[in-house]
Amino acid sequence: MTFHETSLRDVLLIRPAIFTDERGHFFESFNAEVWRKQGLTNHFVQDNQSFSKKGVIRGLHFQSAPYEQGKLVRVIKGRVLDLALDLRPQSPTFGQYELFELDGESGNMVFIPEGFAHGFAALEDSIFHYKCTGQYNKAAEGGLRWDDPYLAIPWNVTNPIVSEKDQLLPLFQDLFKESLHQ
Ligand SMILES: Cc1cn([C@H]2C[C@H](O)[C@@H](COP(=O)(O)OP(=O)(O)O[C@H]3O[C@H](C)C(=O)[C@H](O)[C@H]3O)O2)c(=O)[nH]c1=O
Repeated sequence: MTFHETSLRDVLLIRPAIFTDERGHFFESFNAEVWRKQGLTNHFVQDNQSFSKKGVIRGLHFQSAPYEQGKLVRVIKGRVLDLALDLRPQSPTFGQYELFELDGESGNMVFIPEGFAHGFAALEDSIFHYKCTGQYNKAAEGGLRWDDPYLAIPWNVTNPIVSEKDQLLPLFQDLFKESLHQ
């Protein structure tokens, strides 16, 4: 697997080495020794999996300190538009996001460290899997609106299916007004 920097500080695009033969294909989706050799010391403590029908948008979610979660995200089957948004006021890419098209065929993954909001849109019916560096903590859950006009995220989804909970999330400028006016 190879690790690639992105437009966001500390967010990595990871491309697995895929071994294909007459039966199909195989790839390692995570290897602690490979990560250690890359200088990455993240420790994953929880794996999550969700299925989303085409048109579903989940997010933008994060857990507040001290329960932040880094996430190693990938698509097992299907295709999604995945988003990482930098919420670290001291980061040079604070307030910036990047979109990654992830699919089951390429096995491409994105590592999103603690301090980011995460969300995705299912471009097809999709099974989504992610490893987390922190445990789920409902009381620490936070989020931002998927359709925030300030962010103007080009989700490329008509008639999105969004949970009631996500429809009620705050806007970026309401949550980070102090950091934006520094
Ligand atoms: C996240 C989570 C949820 N749950 C329970 C709580 C609810 O009863 C049910 C569905 O939860 P929710 O609607 O928050 O699921 P998503 O909308 O997919 O949330 C996730 O979506 C975005 C894309 C993320 O990056 C986060 O990891 C996570 O917030 O699963 C658990 O039991 N453990 C968990 O770790």
